[in-house]
Amino acid sequence: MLGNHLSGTLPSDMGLFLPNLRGIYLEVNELGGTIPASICNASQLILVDLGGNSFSGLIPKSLGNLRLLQRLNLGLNNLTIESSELNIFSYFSSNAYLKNLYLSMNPLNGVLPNSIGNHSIFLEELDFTGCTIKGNIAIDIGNLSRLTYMSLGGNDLAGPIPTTIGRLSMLERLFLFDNRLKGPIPSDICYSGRLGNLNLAGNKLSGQIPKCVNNITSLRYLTLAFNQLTSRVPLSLWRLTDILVVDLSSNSLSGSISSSIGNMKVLTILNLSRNQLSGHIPETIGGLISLANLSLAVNQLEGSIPISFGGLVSLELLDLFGNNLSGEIPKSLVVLRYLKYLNVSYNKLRGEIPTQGPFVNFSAESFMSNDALCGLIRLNVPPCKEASLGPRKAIGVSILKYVLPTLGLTIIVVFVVLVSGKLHGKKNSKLSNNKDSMPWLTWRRISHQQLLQATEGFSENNLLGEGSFGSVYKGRFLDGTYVAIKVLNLELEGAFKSFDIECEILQHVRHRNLVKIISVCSNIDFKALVLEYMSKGNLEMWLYSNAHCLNMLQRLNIMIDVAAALEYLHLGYSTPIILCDLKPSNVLLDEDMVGHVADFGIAKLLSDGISLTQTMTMATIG
Ligand SMILES: Nc1ncnc2c1ncn2[C@@H]1O[C@H](COP(=O)(O)OP(=O)(O)OP(=O)(O)O)[C@@H](O)[C@H]1O
Repeated sequence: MLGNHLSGTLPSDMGLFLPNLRGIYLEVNELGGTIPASICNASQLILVDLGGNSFSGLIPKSLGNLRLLQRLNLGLNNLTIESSELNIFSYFSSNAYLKNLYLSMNPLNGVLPNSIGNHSIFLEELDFTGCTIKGNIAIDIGNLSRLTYMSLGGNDLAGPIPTTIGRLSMLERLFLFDNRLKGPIPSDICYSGRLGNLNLAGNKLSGQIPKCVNNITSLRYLTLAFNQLTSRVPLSLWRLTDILVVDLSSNSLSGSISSSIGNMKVLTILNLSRNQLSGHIPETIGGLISLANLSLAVNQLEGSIPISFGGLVSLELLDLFGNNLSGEIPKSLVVLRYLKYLNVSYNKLRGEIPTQGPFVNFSAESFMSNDALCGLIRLNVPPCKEASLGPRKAIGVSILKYVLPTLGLTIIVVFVVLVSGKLHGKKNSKLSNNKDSMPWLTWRRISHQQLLQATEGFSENNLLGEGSFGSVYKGRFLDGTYVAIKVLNLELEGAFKSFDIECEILQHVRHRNLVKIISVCSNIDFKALVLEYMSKGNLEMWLYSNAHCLNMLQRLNIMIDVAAALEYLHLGYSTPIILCDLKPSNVLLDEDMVGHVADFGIAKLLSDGISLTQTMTMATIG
């Protein structure tokens, strides 16, 4: 009965009359109350799956009596263990055959025992993500020789990663992210010959990346971000020719990027941002045809942006912000048809900003604070001098400048804009049907299960507010990102339409004063928008609640933010967007009190002066 809407509690005598029961599958329902201790009377149980519910209270110790139990999933509930029983494994020491133990996202408040390896030697999968576990990872962990998956991420573990981890020769996925682990990454990890996914991000790990890392030829995902790693990136790392994702961001790594990077032919994400990398960006990066995200931001890279970047045919995000890059932005980038995000701000670039291909959609934010970039006025750079335009263009510009009077020129420009606007409007019954400009290709994939996890099962504690078509919850993903999740109440008339409109508009618009969409989760009976989280709440609260106060400058800035957003919606896009519901509760404020306009559920897209999208709505028209 997995994945239904079953609610209520489990009968307290549940296990008494089911002597032959071998499996309980009740994962992802709305069940609550305590887990009845009588469950242990169903002594033939091999599998107990109660994850993703709202069970609370103590995990019954009697579960340890289920001697045949192989899989126990209690993840994503609100369960604890007895405060006298800090050792979480003591609960399961008699479950001799236990292979899969999932307790993630329960406030267990326990510790990992020193004798961890004496327990459960059959364990294959262990998930204690986000269980508020303290203590050190004991060296005995190396005895769990059958482990293929271990996640202790999002806990409060301290101390070093024991070298015995290298004895886990079957290990395929190791997640120790978001703890307080310190010391070096033990080179013994290179003996884990099956390791495919290693995530140690968000700790205090220091020293260097083990040189033997290239021995782990099975490695596909390597995430070491947000640590204190120093010294050069070992050359051996670039020899991992089958790796898909490398995230070493926010460390103190130095040295240059080896040209051997060109061997990583299947790499899709490379994030080396916020380190101290220097030297030139190797031309060989241009051969990485699967690369979708490349971030080298906030380093000390110099030289020019390689022309070979034009070969990064899958690139969606290119972040070179905050380096010492000089020379011109290569024209070769105009062929990158999937490029949706570009940031070359805070470098020493000069010359003309290309105007073709993806550059049509980039705004001034992509090019701020460089030495001498020039181009279109909307990019906040001076127009290019004729010399930099090449001889033919220069002649053309001269003719326009001297032959046509300014007024005539203006008329022509306005005419061209109007005609192209009309053509665009006719071609697109909605904002755009062009598959090549689908930003949702870059949206993070988020499942219903992840949303449940992020919001602790859409708990009331995380409710941010309620609107006309549903509720908005605060969520925190396992990587620490906060989001706002707008869950539509599909029973309300107009909710489907509101969802479609909001999706349609948010997926196309991009402006610093509009709330950004991160993803959508859409099934037949569940629809949610995952939005950037605005930590300072809505403007209505700031204006009318006694507990909040805005000074004049803040008020002025927020007014400018809202005006900039409206200007963009009305004029900045080929199809004007009329918000229809502008009110203080729809102006959200981020951590820096920057205003972001939200709620497009009843917005209208205008084309040829005709409203294409209209909704019956209960929300305020404003
Ligand atoms: N991205 C976000 N970050 C933080 N809080 C948010 C976010 N989105 C919405 N909220 C909060 O949730 C509340 C409800 O938002 P929602 O857009 O559903 O409805 P509303 O705009 O308040 O009402 P209506 O739908 O009637 O216009 C907002 O007022 C705001 O306080």
